[in-house]
Amino acid sequence: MSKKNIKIGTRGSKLALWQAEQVQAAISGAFPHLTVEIEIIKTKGDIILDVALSKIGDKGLFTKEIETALINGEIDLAVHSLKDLPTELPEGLIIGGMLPRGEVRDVLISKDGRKLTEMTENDRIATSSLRRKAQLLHFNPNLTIVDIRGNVDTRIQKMKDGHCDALVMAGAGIIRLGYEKLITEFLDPTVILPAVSQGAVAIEIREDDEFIQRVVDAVSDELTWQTTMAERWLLRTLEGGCQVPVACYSEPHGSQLKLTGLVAGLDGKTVIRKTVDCSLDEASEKAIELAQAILDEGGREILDSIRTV
Ligand SMILES: NCc1[nH]cc(CCC(=O)O)c1CC(=O)O
Repeated sequence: MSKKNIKIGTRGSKLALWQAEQVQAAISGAFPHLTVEIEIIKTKGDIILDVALSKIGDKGLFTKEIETALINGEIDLAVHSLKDLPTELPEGLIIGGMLPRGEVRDVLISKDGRKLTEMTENDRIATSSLRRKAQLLHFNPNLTIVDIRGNVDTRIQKMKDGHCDALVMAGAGIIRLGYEKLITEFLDPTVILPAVSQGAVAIEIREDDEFIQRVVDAVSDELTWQTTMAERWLLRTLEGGCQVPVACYSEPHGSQLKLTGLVAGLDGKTVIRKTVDCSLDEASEKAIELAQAILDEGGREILDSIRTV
């Protein structure tokens, strides 16, 4: 079946809209005869703004309502930050494709331009991510980490209002909103390993929609698919979500990949970090093995203790 109008579902945040517009432009460019519309859908994560993310503990906090609309046929594809998409999707939905990956690293934005090495115990560094918190504390146990919620603009405003002295956020989000100038420092993955599939934009579709699959194939990036899928296999093997300090980055070098995975204790004292080199086509298999090695070398113990809190 073919159609002339395609509806993209997305959250309404500036970042989500930017990402949906990228997909819209890519599809319109490849298929000029198609009309591509964007429909904004509110998710639970957009509504509950006063609770720490790690305390809500819901998988799919930013995706569920959009996925329901997709299943019901109200939209034809959904655009998400791949990072926010749980490794198990609802029955009938698949990731149809991905745009080329953007900036992978986390960044530091400090009020007065000081870098991470210059931060002291008197500075409050804000993040709501257990992954960032644990790695920051591992880097420097004297740091003071405070919680923060809200979209990128809200966080920057909160820092200006005195809530904190520095922010750690995904570089991709900052750059996409045009705030690159605010970045004090790109945090090297050897210091803060990024979240699984950070910087990638996913296009979710109905499994049986062959027409939309063909449309998405035309705009999807193969290297991004291979690298981020390997990272998602690691996450899935660890049974991690965004509520546990798990990180993974698969860095391409030609046809080779350097896969790094990490599990950290909440206080950052224990960090289990392992790396493996492999070829692109064995990435997912190696990512699963890497996750198993991390579990065996203390990762299981850490994750069990976090889950029973
Ligand atoms: N958790 C929220 C979220 N989901 C996707 C991004 C930015 C884009 C990306 O990381 O791919 C962010 C903001 C952040 O982590 O600072």
